[in-house]
Amino acid sequence: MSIKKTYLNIKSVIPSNKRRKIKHFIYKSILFAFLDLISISLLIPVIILLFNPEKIKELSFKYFSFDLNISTLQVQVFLGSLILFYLVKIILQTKFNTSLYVFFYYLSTEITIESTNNFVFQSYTKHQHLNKGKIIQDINTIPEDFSCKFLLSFVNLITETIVLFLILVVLLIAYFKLTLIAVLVLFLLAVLMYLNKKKQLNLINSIYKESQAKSNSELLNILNGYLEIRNSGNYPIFLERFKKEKKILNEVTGRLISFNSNYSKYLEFALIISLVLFTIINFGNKDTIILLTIFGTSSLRLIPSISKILSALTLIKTYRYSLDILLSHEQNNVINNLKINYESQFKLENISFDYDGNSILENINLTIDKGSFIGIKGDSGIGKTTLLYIILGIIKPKKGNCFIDKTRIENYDFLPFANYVPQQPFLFNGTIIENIVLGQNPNEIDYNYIYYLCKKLELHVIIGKMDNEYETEIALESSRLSGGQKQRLALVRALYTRPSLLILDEATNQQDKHLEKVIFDFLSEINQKDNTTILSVSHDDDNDIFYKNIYKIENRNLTLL
Ligand SMILES: Nc1ncnc2c1ncn2[C@@H]1O[C@H](COP(=O)(O)OP(=O)(O)OP(=O)(O)O)[C@@H](O)[C@H]1O
Repeated sequence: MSIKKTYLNIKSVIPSNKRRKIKHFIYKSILFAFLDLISISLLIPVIILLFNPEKIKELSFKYFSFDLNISTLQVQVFLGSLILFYLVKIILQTKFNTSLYVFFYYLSTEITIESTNNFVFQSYTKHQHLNKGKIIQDINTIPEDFSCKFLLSFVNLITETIVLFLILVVLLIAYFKLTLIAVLVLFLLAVLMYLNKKKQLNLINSIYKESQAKSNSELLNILNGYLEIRNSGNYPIFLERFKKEKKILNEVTGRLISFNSNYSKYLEFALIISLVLFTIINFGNKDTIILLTIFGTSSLRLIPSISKILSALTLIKTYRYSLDILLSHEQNNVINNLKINYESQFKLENISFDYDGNSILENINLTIDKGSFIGIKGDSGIGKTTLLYIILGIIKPKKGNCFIDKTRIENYDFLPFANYVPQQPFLFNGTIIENIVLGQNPNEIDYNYIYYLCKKLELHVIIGKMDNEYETEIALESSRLSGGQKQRLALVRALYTRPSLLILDEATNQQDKHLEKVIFDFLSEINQKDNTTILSVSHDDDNDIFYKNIYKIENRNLTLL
């Protein structure tokens, strides 16, 4: 891929409001590089002064044509200023460094948020096909790898190359032949090092691309399938699979870290070679002390610079995959919030739907009048949930139209006046109250209504017996609540929003007969008292007496019974 294309690709995945800041960091890094150069050049007279004070006089006369008479006081003032200069430089540089790293980690948070949005707002059918391990990698790992490793390495590469270039230009002007030899030795060694590692870096890049998602998936299998795996006695097999992926990942990470620390060893070697060559070429020259001082102090900055360039190249090559993955993400930023109320009728007209050509529903017509209580029945796998998802806007019909109070609606992502209880409701990590109010501002929580709903659904006493009552933490996949209790809590959650349209997908299938009747009595009550429209899906006949209309899905059609 060309440099221009790579630049444009990188630009496209950085949020536009952050691009300018990155340029500022590059400019500031270059500025600090100049400060480094000045600080190095200030060291040269100090070292010469240390070894041969007479030399300073000689040089000032030779190059600036004046007789320098250095007093002890002058030396002390100069050394004091030098320390002060270094102190200021170090304070500024450390502050800058901190802001640089904080910024790139902050940028990774921004990209993580963008990736989360893309994931949440993508089409439901695509979402169903995604591998959770890969999603965790894409959201949690990729943005950090991209921002803090790949992109930051680019910034380091640019600034360090400029530093290197500046030092070399100065050295070439002063000592052309010697610098040229040093450059050739260093360059040759650097290229050899890089070529030697190139193949391995490509391998690490591809392992990172695949293995992180795989190890996440294996871990999720263990966590989510904990009961099944333990009871089957097959835990060692799953653990071995997880270990295998984790081992591959950790091994290559170890290699990668060793590359970077090994570079300094190679550079040490290059330095020795250069020193030997200098001595050979410059043997007997009385200015050797100046020469060594200049090259010695330059290498104080030169060696870290080359080392940083090499490790930047390594990281760019290794974490290149993060750019590729971010580029492959679809942008799904907007959720289509339908701003419409439901006054009298919700209507589906000639709706058809298929999953990848496999027809599920054909020419479905359904009118949901405000205040109705509708039952939808049908065998398992016939398309009941699919129909509910079409009504909710979660999936788009392939054919047909939806109307609310005679207004045609299309491409909506959710119905603001509806709430839905799925077959397997999800409980979040958090307290019982948090699970009911889902992020509502604590000052606005209507506790009385929550207590009322929980009493009606026979949860209040159960919650009252818990350690912290409504503030009790119920962890993810909590076993503190039975399946039926979880379902009733999910019903409270949906009812708490006082929806005009309540959609239930076999929402009582884990209740006993008594509780199922309690729930349906209460649903009938709110249907009549609050005019709440209720649409309930089930495949048994137990609650038929509560429905005002019953429909059945059969042979891809919907018929009124
Ligand atoms: N993402 C998908 N891709 C392909 N086929 C799917 C997808 N989701 C569901 N299906 C298929 O569509 C059919 C209808 O599924 P749906 O979940 O709507 O059935 P259901 O009537 O609600 O079943 P149940 O009563 O068992 O919950 C099923 O045969 C199912 O296998």
